[in-house]
This record gives sequence, structure tokens and C-alpha cells, in this order.
Amino acid sequence: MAEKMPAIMKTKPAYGAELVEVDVPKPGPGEVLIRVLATSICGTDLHIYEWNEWAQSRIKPPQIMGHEVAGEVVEVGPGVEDLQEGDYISAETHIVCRKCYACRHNRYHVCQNTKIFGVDMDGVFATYAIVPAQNAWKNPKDMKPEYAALQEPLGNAVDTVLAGPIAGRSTLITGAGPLGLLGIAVAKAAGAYPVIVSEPSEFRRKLAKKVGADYVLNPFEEDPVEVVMSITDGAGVEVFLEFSGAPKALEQGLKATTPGGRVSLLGLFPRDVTLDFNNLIIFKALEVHGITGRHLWETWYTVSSLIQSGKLNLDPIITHKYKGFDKYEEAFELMRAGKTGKVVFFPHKG
Ligand SMILES: NC(=O)c1ccc[n+]([C@@H]2O[C@H](COP(=O)([O-])OP(=O)(O)OC[C@H]3O[C@@H](n4cnc5c(N)ncnc54)[C@H](O)[C@@H]3O)[C@@H](O)[C@H]2O)c1
Ligand SMILES: C[C@@H](O)[C@H](N)C(=O)O
Ligand SMILES: [Zn+2]
Ligand SMILES: [Zn+2]
Repeated sequence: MAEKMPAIMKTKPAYGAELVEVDVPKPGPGEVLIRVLATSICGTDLHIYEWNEWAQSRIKPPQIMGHEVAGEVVEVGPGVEDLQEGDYISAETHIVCRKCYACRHNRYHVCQNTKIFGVDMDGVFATYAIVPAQNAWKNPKDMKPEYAALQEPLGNAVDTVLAGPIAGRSTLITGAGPLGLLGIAVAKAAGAYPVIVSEPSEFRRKLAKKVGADYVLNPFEEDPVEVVMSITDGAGVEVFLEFSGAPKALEQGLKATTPGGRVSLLGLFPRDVTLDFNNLIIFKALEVHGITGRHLWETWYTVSSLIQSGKLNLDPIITHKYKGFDKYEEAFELMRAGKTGKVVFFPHKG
């Protein structure tokens, strides 16, 4: 009989998830089985938990949730050549086809046939998980598992912050949720100054400060454009990084960006956004980047090096650590209430 393991599973098409016992999976061809050492909650997991419209259209329960992970390879499936038992890996979550037009142009991050584990198939909120070998990223043995698991969202932040020059440049970050906080850490490590953060939640403004933001403001109490103009002597910021997905923040950020400046957009908007394109983008000659996923594998090299450099201030961002999955409901509810930075599970209690 197969060995059993605990897993956080989306069992029904409804709010929430269940902690269930399932068989430890066997790796198939091209796959490895990992012992999960650390796994963190992403906003996408929260959407699946909440069962929002997007989740309803995409997720097919029953399915194990989770995709941000660090683990040790314990079994190698047939045909896997580059990995062996004992390897310490993280995983790129986008499983790309390598055949479409984008893939054949080395733009794997925009593969038109992308599948995501924990979204389109079983994920990693379990003590053991399957990872396609082509998605494995080997970690240095001395990297902390919680940092190694954070590399995937850090990749989103790195692609946003480093989409253009940043050292010594005035920077506005809108939204200090988990992704924005990682963005602040990357911007500071890369030498941005001053880093101005607009975030309504007091809890997250405090975290932003701890991570290294030079100025924080509440956009519901102060006008971010006025604050930016006063800090930059009326010039506006060189770099605007949008991490909130709030239409108002987008408009404020564009107004606060200096003509000729750079804008990188990661936040996903809940609806179509109406903007004065002529005056906010075209006549200002802004350089605008849409950011999605991570570049394979360039971004992973950058993320790993940044962590190893010791220059990324990640500890204040990891606000909650849980041994085992028993308190998973508390973890999701705290995150839902905006009372967390990154939440990390260490599935093995021993
Ligand atoms: N493009 C991608 O590949 C990709 C990948 C991951 C996440 N995302 C998106 O990035 C965004 C950030 O992710 P997250 O997990 O940190 O989300 P989150 O919802 O936890 O954080 C968003 C933050 O924005 C703040 N906010 C709300 N209104 C604001 C306003 N008017 N001005 C400034 N801040 C405001 C919120 O208080 C919150 O702290 C989300 O929209 C998410 O969907 C995109
Ligand atoms: C799946 C999504 O949540 C993931 N973080 C990405 O980069 O695409
Ligand atoms: Zn994610
Ligand atoms: Zn493809």
C-alpha cells in the first residue's frame, strides 16, 4: 500500500480548503519526487482558497494547492538525467511547452501553452510533491529553505525592479503586499534611492519601512503625487513600480513619474482601466513594461545571486512561519486580512 501524507487540498468548488491524507505520489517519466522543506503562500493560492471568479474558471478540484517550494529530491522518475537523490531544489512554476512561437524565441515566460503546478495540476502544499525535472532549479546547500522557496515570487519582483536601470534612481513603489515588499528589498539591494512606498495598510507600511523603504505614505490620507513631487523637488520619480493592482495607484504613479521615466507593471487589475494615455504616457514618453512570471532562467540566476550576496533584506518580509499544516486556516485567514508578509510552511514537524 502507498505511503500516506498530509496535503492542503482544494476538495470542493467552494470557499476554503481541507487538510487531507493522500498517497505519496510516484514520479513519472521526466519527474522527480521531493521532500518539501519549505513552501510559501502566494496571492494566487489565496484566490484559489477564496474561490474567486478566476479560480472558478481555472481550477478543477480535487487538487493539492501551492507552488512556491524548496525541497530535497528523494526519488527520480524514468528518463531524468540531470537530477539525483539528495539534490536541493526549488522550482519554476511555469511548465512551458518549448514548441510555441514564444518559446522558440526564448521567451519562455510568455509561453502560450503554459501550465502551472498548484494551478493546473497538483501542487506542493504537502510533505512530498512531484516536480517536473525540466522545472527544477538547484540551490546551494547553505541557502535557507524559506529563502529558497521565495525565489519564485522574488523572480516576479526582480523582473519588475530590474526591467531597467535602478541604481541611484528615485523610485515609487505602489502596494506593499508580499510582492511589493520583495520589490522594496530588491530595489534597495540594487541601490535605488529614494524608495518611496505608497500603501494604505499601516501594518504593511511598517513592514515596508523595516525592509528599507526611505519614505512610506498612506495614499488614502496623502496624495502620493504631491509627496513624490515634494521629495523629488518637483521632478517626479525616475522609476515607477506598480505592485498593487489598484487602478488609482496606476494613475497616481504615472502622474508621479518624471517625463522619460520608466514604469514596470506587475499588479493585476480587477477590471479594465481607463487612463488619459495621451497626457500620462505618450506626451511624457514613458517607457512602460508589462511584467509576467520570470525569465527562464536568467531571472533565477539573478535571484539566487542576490540571496547569496546577503544584500536582500528578506527576514522582515517572512512574518509567519508554521511547522506542519495544522494551522493552515489561520494562515490563509491572516493573509486574507492583509495581516501578513510572506507566510511559510515547514511541512515536516520534526
Ligand atoms: N504579473 C505577474 O506575473 C504577477 C505575479 C504575481 C502577482 N501578481 C500581482 O501582483 C500584485 C501584488 O501581489 P501581492 O501578492 O503582493 O498582492 P496583495 O493584494 O497582497 O498586495 C497588494 C497591496 O496593494 C495595496 N493597495 C491597495 N490599494 C492601493 C492603492 N490605491 N495604492 C497603493 N497600494 C494599494 C494593498 O493594501 C496591498 O497591501 C497583485 O495584483 C497580484 O495579482 C502578478
Ligand atoms: C502562478 C503565479 O502565482 C506565479 N507567482 C507566477 O509567477 O506566475
Ligand atoms: Zn504565485
Ligand atoms: Zn511555449
